[in-house]
Amino acid sequence: MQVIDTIAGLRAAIAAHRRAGRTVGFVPTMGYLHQGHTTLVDRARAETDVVVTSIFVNPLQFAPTEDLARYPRDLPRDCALLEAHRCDIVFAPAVEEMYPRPMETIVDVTALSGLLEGERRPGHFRGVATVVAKLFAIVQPDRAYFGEKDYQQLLLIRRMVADLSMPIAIVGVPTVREDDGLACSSRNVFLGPAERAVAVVLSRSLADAEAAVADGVVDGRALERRVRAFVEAEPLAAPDLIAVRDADTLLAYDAAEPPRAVVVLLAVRFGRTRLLDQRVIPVRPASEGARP
Ligand SMILES: Nc1ncnc2c1ncn2[C@@H]1O[C@H](COP(=O)(O)OP(=O)(O)OP(=O)(O)O)[C@@H](O)[C@H]1O
Ligand SMILES: CC(C)(CO)[C@@H](O)C(=O)[O-]
Ligand code: BAL
Repeated sequence: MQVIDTIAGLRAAIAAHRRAGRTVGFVPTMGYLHQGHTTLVDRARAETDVVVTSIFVNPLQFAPTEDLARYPRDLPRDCALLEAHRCDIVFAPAVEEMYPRPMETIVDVTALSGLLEGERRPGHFRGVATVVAKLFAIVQPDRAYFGEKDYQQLLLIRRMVADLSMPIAIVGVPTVREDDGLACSSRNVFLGPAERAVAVVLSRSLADAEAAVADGVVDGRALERRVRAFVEAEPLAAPDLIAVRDADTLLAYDAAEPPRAVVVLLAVRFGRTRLLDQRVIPVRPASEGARP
């Protein structure tokens, strides 16, 4: 496995593989890797000839008040894990290599950037779209792998690639979870023991929403109220975002004409740690009726 920290070095390494006719799979990350990330790498390993993983904590996507300085980092540990998962190339540039001067060129997926998580983290998705577009220009992968856990991010990247005609297949990978159902996240390391014990409320509230949909509840506001009550029953959980939307557009929908599937999106604070989770729930056509 090669570990490369310059754009020129990475381009040279990938060019050699391209000349040999190999396909390239790309997994962008911010490091401090866990089983969610390695599942993306395994998928890329299975589907492409050369696997490139980037590790870059992108300052552009953090607001000044957010946890950039505190974001966990451990490159040697990440490299050992990636080697074990047969990654071929790790790209771990310094901030100065990626942004040698202030960026004048910004990618903004306008409507999707401003909704939901984008409303709560102003500028966040502009930072994500800009760095991912830059990484795509550097790596030029055939396929790129993203987790469904960051659901709005996944839709935004799909839209960016479609709008800008980037010849890259975007692969969404289901959320990988700990044994109790908590979604794997680099930020889980910040949870104290009591917070860690109760964080399972996220996945349980999603299971409860799924059961409600199966029982015929499709109204987005009713589902939101139900999920909120479930989460708020846990005193250590402070919801920041609870939304039930059309899974394809992220827009609110009319319960009389429900979409093909809804998505429940959660961002919940446990102390200083803000965790995301989500679930896409298919909606049965109204003609099938509710369960007796
Ligand atoms: N539990 C998971 N299952 C599947 N994919 C995941 C999971 N967690 C993160 N990913 C994906 O890994 C990629 C890199 O994510 P990132 O490095 O931000 O990790 P993270 O654990 O989401 O960190 P944090 O949640 O603390 O921001 C993204 O595409 C993300 O959706
Ligand atoms: C896609 C990404 C690597 C861009 O910095 C980041 O937002 C992430 O880790 O999800
Ligand atoms: N996984 C999303 C990256 C962030 O929280 O900035």
